[in-house]
Amino acid sequence: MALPEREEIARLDADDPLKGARDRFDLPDGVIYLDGNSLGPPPRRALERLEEAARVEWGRGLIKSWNDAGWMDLPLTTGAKLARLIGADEGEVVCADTVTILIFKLAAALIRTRPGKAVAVERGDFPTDGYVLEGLSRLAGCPFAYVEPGTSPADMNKDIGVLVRSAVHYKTAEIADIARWEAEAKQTGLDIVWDLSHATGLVDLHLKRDGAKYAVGCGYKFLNGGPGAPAFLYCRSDLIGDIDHPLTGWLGHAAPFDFTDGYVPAGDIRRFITSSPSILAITSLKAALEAYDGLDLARVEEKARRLGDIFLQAAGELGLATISPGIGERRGGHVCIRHPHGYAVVQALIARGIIGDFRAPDLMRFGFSPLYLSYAEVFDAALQMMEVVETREYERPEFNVRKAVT
Ligand SMILES: Cc1ncc(COP(=O)(O)O)c(C=O)c1O
Ligand SMILES: Nc1c(O)cccc1C(=O)C[C@H](N)C(=O)O
Repeated sequence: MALPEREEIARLDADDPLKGARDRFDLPDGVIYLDGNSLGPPPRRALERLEEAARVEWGRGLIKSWNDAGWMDLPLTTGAKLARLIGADEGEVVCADTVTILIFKLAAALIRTRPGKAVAVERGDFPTDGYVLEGLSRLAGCPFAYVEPGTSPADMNKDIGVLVRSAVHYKTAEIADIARWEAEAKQTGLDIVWDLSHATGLVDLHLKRDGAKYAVGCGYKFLNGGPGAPAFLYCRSDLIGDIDHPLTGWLGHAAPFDFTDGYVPAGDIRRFITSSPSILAITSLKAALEAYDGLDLARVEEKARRLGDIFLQAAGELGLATISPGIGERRGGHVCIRHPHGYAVVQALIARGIIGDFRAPDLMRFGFSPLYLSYAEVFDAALQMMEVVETREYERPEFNVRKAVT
């Protein structure tokens, strides 16, 4: 399918219900940012709140701010804002730690109730999910297994007790059918921990409606919480009381300021908290979430798909293959396009101000956050990708020097 005409692109921008959201971001001039699926740019509100929280709450309020500035409840109030974006209720989401650590907490608690069963991930899923389960397996003495891609719970080895799976795959951008997987998992007695890292803030998620019990997600990608922003955890309300995770720290205690010996878990979602919340980092994430205020996630997902379609049309004109769902198909917020010199093509584009990333061995990955990207920008970026490929600009030596972070 050929690229649209410029008039069609202008019409899409004129009719875009999300176009006002761009003003909520502080983006550099001369950049078309196609990597918000890895590190979102700063929302203006996050920068304001960081300054205020540091200078006023910390600088003037000092320790009083734990009470007066709502610091103690920040993991929960931020969780409540996240709940709307994933289709959960207030009290089911808490902000803490990192994705990897939260996977450990949930998987360790769940596998403990299933002696002899294995913890598993899909082969080729984001590596940290498997790495942390391997570590858990060594510690807890439970088996660790890989599941072949696409194997649904009905066809899965019945010795698997806990599966961690991405809701949007970090390479292909395929969206998992959460409702179908949970329905099958219910039949087979499998617990699924959804990794929402590439899904939250982009896909129109309805965790409760779809029967999801447990999930974790990342704060620094489409949610724009800042580099290394804290992660979040979802646990369905009726299951919270059964969770006995091993990272029991004082702020998950039912009464931390009683300072008693002996751990008693909080009765609510607070039991997932281990330590002092990283206040400045969570403040940034909570403020960043305001960029989503009033936005319909169904519109967000739809625009991302249309933006991705433009890149896939350009790839089609270049004769390049994609591993992502095709034009018009439902997918996450990025597309991956194959090119034998993909690393160098991405570097050449970065030199032109078009920032995407590269995933080994040959994948050019471009992410499309619908909150701050216009159709015209993505169209221009697609034309520039075509020029870089067609003129072989990527062959220049400076674009073939590998950097540590790709
Ligand atoms: C699917 C997925 N899970 C987990 C992570 C890592 O999360 P963290 O660095 O918070 O442990 C990432 C990206 O870094 C990811 O893409
Ligand atoms: N978290 C990252 C980092 O600290 C440095 C570079 C990249 C990242 C990422 O988030 C990678 C990302 N999860 C991915 O999907 O590839």
